Amino acid sequence: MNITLKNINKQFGQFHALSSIDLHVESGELIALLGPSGSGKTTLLRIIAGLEFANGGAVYFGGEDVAATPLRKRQIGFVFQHYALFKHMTVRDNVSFGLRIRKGDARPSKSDIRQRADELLELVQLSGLGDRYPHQLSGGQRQRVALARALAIEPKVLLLDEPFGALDAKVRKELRHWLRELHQKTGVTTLFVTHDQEEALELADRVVIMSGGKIAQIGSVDEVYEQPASPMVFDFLGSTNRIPVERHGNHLVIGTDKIAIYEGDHTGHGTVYVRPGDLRVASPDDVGLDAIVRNVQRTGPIVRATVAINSTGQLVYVEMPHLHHDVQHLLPQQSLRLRLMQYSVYDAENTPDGEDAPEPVLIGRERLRLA
Ligand SMILES: Nc1ncnc2c1ncn2[C@@H]1O[C@H](COP(=O)(O)OP(=O)(O)OP(=O)(O)O)[C@@H](O)[C@H]1O
Repeated sequence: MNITLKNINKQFGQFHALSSIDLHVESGELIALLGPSGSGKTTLLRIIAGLEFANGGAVYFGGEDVAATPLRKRQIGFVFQHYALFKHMTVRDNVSFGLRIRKGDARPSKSDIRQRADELLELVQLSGLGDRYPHQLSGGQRQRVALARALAIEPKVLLLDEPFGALDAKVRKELRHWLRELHQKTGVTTLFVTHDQEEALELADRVVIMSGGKIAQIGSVDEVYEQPASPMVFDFLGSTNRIPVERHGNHLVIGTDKIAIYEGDHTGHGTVYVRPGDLRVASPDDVGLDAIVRNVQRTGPIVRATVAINSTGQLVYVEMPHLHHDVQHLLPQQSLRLRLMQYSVYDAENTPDGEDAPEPVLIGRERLRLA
């Protein structure tokens, strides 16, 4: 079932929790709503579910306005971060709850209900645990039961609000892979809320990045990562170096040093946004950023270094795979020139942090081909 949101607005008193939200989710898509705390993710999910009403706009399921459709008729499966299972019911009874409370002809027979619950337990890889009680399961297993329970009613839409938020990092990672596979098997249109960018990028077909009650960007994982629509999105998707520069013709300059050549001929202040992993050691005749290595950290497969720009002293973070041939240059006190392999340039020297401050304008974006 596809979902369309048109111009959704939501106010709590004077506070605009959501402003002009437009979104179309294709049938069978897995969408992540990603954004900082308070950006409106949960409110949007609750409006789609029918647990909350918008002050304006419309929600369509399969092209039909659902304003008048009560919650129980929307056929939605939910899983929340702390969606407690019924403690006094076995796992199997928890899973089949939604079927057992159906009335009259809509309720399957007892044996069908049991069979369906056991099939779902198999699907979430918990076969054989149907007779246990929730307190006899791990946190990860409980969330899988919650998912099985949500799927029992054969939902047309699955809404997950930080489903793995309360679990430790390793279990989260395992459940992520598992959820992706589960989605491939069931094909249910799914929206999940997370503030964990890695989770969103790893799981979703498309990512909706929210900020201050608005959609900052919608795109495939590659699009939002490679072409962030704004500095906010840039910052939100991983750490970023912001380096103040001057723009002279098609050169980016710090003091008298040319650090990069880009397509454009603007003049003025600017800020280069470059991710730590998009810096490489340049050869002496390349244009680049002259710096000295301050410290180096090896953390498994990644080598992280902090370097100081020669002309300004600004600290810049660099990351490389540990087997990369450039890693040999990352030694404390080593002078080097760094090549900006991929970066964006914005017009303002400093990014204003105030909510109503204008967003800096993108001037250019470069991606150098690896030799
Ligand atoms: N019932 C309510 N009454 C008043 N304000 C509310 C209510 N529900 C949410 N808000 C406010 O609306 C904003 C958006 O909240 P929401 O829970 O949607 O954010 P979120 O992006 O899901 O955040 P988090 O990641 O922290 O869960 C917040 O500033 C919140 O304080």
